[in-house]
Amino acid sequence: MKSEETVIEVENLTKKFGEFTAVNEISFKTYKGEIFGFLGANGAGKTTAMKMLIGISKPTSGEASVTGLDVYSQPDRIKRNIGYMSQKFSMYDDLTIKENITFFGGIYGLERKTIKTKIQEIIESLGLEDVANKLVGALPLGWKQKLAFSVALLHEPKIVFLDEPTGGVDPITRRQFWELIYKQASQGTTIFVTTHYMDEAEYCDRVSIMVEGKIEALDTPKNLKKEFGANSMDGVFLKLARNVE
Ligand SMILES: Nc1ncnc2c1ncn2[C@@H]1O[C@H](COP(=O)(O)OP(=O)(O)OP(=O)(O)O)[C@@H](O)[C@H]1O
Repeated sequence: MKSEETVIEVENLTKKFGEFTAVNEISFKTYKGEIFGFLGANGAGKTTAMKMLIGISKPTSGEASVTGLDVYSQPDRIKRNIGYMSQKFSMYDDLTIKENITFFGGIYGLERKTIKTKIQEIIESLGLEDVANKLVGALPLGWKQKLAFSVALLHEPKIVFLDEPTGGVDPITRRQFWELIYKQASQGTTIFVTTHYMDEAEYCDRVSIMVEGKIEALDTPKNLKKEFGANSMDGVFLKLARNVE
């Protein structure tokens, strides 16, 4: 469910570390219900850009707002209004599935009753009935990631940031994860996702590709392939990123 309602607006956003410019005047918008792929080779500046958008790093210059909130003056409100999930941060291994959901629900300030309902919904939708009282540490990585995605959405944010959410899992599980992403986007949640898997880039509504701090391309996968004369996103990516790899 894409719409014209903007969820992120970025204008000339820049981050310097001393003399080094990690993010160099990037500009883009993302819309309600859009799956926005944020690509780039290692070191291109994706994480640095994302950190500014989720309110944990102050930009050097430029403008950015997320869900209408300004990254300079309202970073704490941004943190409460977004979902975030990274490959590195998962659930607490030594808590059960139910305990993890309860814990994160508490952090998000949800009421006890709402948390109970959410537990039921998540367990049902992910088919985790048989393992709901098992420690998360015992779950396969793919299940953990699906659970982490659901937990990132507990407080029903307008946007969720996914930092390489499917790293290290097999193609079938990755496909299932993307089905969850599609479902969520169709309900109006904006998905901002970084990935190194080019097949996943094909699933995005639009893709931006960063090269050495700049956004060098931004369009639908179909248009990018046309623009760069490539028959896959892999081809597009290689043409753009080849010089710096
Ligand atoms: N705190 C910092 N101080 C100095 N340089 C930094 C800092 N954080 C990142 N950088 C540099 O900024 C550049 C961009 O890094 P960033 O982590 O944003 O890239 P990335 O696109 O997310 O890469 P990856 O895919 O490997 O995560 C790199 O050259 C990195 O070394």
